[in-house]
Amino acid sequence: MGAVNVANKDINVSLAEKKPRVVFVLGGPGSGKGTQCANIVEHFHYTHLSAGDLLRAEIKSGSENGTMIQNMIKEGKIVPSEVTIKLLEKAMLESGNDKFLIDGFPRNEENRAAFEAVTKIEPEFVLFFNCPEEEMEKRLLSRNQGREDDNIETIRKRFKVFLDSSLPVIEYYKVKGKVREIEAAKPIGEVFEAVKVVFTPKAEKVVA
Ligand SMILES: Nc1ncnc2c1ncn2[C@@H]1O[C@H](COP(=O)(O)OP(=O)(O)O)[C@@H](O)[C@H]1O
Ligand SMILES: Nc1ccn([C@@H]2O[C@H](COP(=O)(O)OP(=O)(O)O)[C@@H](O)[C@H]2O)c(=O)n1
Ligand SMILES: [Mg+2]
Repeated sequence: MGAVNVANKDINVSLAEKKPRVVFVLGGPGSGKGTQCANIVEHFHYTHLSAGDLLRAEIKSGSENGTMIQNMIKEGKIVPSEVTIKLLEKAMLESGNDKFLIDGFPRNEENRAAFEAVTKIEPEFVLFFNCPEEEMEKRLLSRNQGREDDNIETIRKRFKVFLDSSLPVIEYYKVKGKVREIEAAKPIGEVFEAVKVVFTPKAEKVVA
């Protein structure tokens, strides 16, 4: 029945052969990753894969991992890489596209190293939405998507996980010259103007 039921080994081989282009989209909770990814999809024809959305869909599907995932999300903790990577791989294969925005992943060193080891994919670059906590907190508290983790107690835990575990991943890619940093505490349209510059090929940026 298609990619969903094939063995992981086959999924890995198949992905490695396809050599998809990947951009990691990172930033604190509420920095605007999902919002900007929707704009990028429209203009640049990437497929958007949000690790958080895939994990929430997995809970809804009644999977055997559902309760574990739900508990981790409620606590703002990072789900073991094995689970998240499997979901990302399936979604990549099923999409049929060859370029992806992977949003909210890798969120820690374990995520990063495991994805690289399993898929052999290196990101083209990392889009990093830099936003002050105060602004992110305000946005999360008015997001109104009925998410169990958008309450002040879990938000504080997520901010701590971001600082302790996710920022070091961004630092890792900074050293490699792969981070494209965007000031995210501006209106959505202004943030997207800066994003567009990152995605527009260099030759097209030159003004005659
Ligand atoms: N630049 C912005 N200015 C104000 N609000 C924003 C901006 N970008 C996103 N939002 C709002 O903030 C909330 C969080 O945005 P979202 O894209 O879900 O962030 P993330 O995926 O990084 O958590 C949403 O309600 C969204 O509509
Ligand atoms: N790579 C990831 C991404 C998300 N998650 C979990 O999913 C939650 C929500 O992630 P998300 O990316 O949807 O959250 P936002 O940053 O968009 O607000 C995180 O706080 C983690 O508990 C994870 O465990 N591993
Ligand atoms: Mg999001």
